[in-house]
Amino acid sequence: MSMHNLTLSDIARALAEKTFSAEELTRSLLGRIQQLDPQLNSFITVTEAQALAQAKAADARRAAGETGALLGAPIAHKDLFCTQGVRTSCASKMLDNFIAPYNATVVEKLAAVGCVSLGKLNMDEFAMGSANESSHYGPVKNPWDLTRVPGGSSGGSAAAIAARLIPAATGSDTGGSIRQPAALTNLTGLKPTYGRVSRWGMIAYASSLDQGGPLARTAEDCALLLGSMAGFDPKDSTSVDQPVDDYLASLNQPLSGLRVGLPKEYFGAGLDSRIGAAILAVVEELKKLGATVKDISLPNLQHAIPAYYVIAPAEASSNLSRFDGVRYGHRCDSPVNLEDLYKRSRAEGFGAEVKRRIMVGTYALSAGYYDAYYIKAQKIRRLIKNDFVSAFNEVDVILGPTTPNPAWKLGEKSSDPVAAYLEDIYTITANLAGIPGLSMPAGFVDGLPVGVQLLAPYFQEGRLLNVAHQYQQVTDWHTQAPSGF
Ligand SMILES: NC(=O)C[C@H](N)C(=O)O
Repeated sequence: MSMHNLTLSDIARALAEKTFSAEELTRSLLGRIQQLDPQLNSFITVTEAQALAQAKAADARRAAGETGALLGAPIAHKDLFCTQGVRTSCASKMLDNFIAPYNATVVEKLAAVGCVSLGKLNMDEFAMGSANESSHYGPVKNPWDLTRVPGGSSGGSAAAIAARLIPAATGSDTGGSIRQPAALTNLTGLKPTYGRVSRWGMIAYASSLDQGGPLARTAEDCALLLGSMAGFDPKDSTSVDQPVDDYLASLNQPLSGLRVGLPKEYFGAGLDSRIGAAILAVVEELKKLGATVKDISLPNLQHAIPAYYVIAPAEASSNLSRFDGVRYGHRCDSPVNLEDLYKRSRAEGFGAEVKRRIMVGTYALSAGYYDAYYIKAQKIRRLIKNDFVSAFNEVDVILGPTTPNPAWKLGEKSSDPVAAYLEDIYTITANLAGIPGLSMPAGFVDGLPVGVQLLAPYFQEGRLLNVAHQYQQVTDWHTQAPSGF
């Protein structure tokens, strides 16, 4: 099997057995990126020299007797993780000239275990979007059909892995940004419990919802990566001081007796019936593995999108106020006074979707509207959390579709933002409640990937990875590659 088709776990074995070196692997993938990425636009920045230096260092560490599974493993980072000395743009003109002076904790942790970063991945501007069309650097194409979107906002991460340019990557998920692109490109992606992975150095969008996590082709690879990304970080006051589970160790537990909940609201109007059928086929497979199935209800699902699209823009309007043309970021030419500097720098630096959300958020937080919108949305958030808490009294995992539709055509929803927001219907509740969620491949509809989502109680990432891994032992959807890549 050629190097680019190997999973992270295969690579770990091959590096340990000295089948090839980290440097050989890095050179081969850099060549593939150069050759194939012009079709996809998944990378914003390729850090060739740095990658080769990291690969050589990993080879030297291995030669000196070190054995870590990720020593020499190639990855890339979504371009909202700060990388010291390397542009960190958040796919915005605003930060096109921003060279981060430090590494995000996630970047630091993965570098410490020997991961080789090949560069920075395209995304929706400031992570706002579900199609990766709002990037200042242009849209990302879906390797399964180059006329379609890869999902967003971690669309570059998803496209690069699906096209076998890299075996795994980091992403972030505020309302579905890891799980939805994973679903649309046939990958496995995990949004951890809020607070499981440090947000330090991850450029903030909506701070009470944002969470970093892994995207890869298999649950096993997500387990490998999450094990090194997760953990308490004193630099992030929302990171939780709780030991990190051994995710690899939990993969092989049998599923006998696992109680799977199917929320009736996840199978209602708006769901493509072919996706619904694929999801029910997953349920049958899990039953064969010993799971029992129970119908459940998450009655407040219908309120999730309105609540999210108040809370997320409100937090964004506050977080993005720092980009003013003074402290860092884009600055307009020849300002006549300070107000002109702020206005034009922000008007020129932000794209349309980001401006829309800043305006929505500022409105929602303004005097007189705060109680009507923001407080009400927070109350809905609590109800959604309570729905999950009571559901998890009866079941171990909740299962449903990740998205209501497969990947849509580039441009199809760009003039109708609400149509794109509706694609997040099944994913955003996990962010509002803070629980972990995973999407994995569940088949195809007209040649386009379908994702199944699994949700679990707080800090049960190991359970999600266990269920996904067991499913991937008896199915081969996750091994399918798009033609041409
Ligand atoms: N950032 C995310 O998780 C994506 C979500 N579609 C949003 O635009 O907010």
